[in-house]
Amino acid sequence: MQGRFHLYEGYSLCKVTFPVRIFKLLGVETLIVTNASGGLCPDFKVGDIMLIKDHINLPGFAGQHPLCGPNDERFGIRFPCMSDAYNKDLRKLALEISQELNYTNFVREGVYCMVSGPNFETIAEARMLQILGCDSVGMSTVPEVTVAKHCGLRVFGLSLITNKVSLDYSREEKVNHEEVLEISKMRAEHLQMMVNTLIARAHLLDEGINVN
Ligand SMILES: O=P(O)(O)O[C@H]1O[C@H](CO)[C@@H](O)[C@H]1O
Ligand code: HPA
Repeated sequence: MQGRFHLYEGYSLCKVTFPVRIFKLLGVETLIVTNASGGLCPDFKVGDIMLIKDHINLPGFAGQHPLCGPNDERFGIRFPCMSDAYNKDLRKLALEISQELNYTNFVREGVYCMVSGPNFETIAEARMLQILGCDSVGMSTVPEVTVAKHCGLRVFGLSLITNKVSLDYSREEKVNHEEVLEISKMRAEHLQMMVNTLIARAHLLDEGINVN
């Protein structure tokens, strides 16, 4: 996909995730998601690439969930398991690839949290998310991943840390979308290289071939 639909743009989560079901019907087996997010983990730097290990579906907690409503059994079961949302083998492979590409000083792993946006977080909200165990925060991705898991797709995700989230009332810097776009451009080639290499190698996992 070139870009995506967001909840904050006014689309329902059913519409936001519709492309994922189209992928499923087209025979797609693996969904690779990328996004931009704000870093909450104190160890993260702007420009880091975070392999998404897990997520927190904050809108889902409040009933904004793409699978609410009658379950469409053609795609998946009523109560899908999400404890293995981000495929372990693909994450391991991505870590190996980041070592080979010499990217280790800016590749991390962490938990992504979705908020609805469109405003960036208040300091109290950011502190709460950090206490909840979130390493980064953004306004997308989780609905698509949830629907992908529901219909049995394998998922891999990368989140680019485009800014540090303000956690301190004395911090002068203000988060803004221009910074998000600028950092995304700066890291675009690295991200492309990681995704291209992963795609080239991922089929070896399916064939049970040792990729080392
Ligand atoms: O669409 P993604 O990559 O998640 O981008 C993130 O960056 C935008 C805010 O700057 C929001 O859309 C947020 O979700
Ligand atoms: N907060 C929420 N969404 C974001 C951020 C952020 O700091 N940066 C990029 N997307």
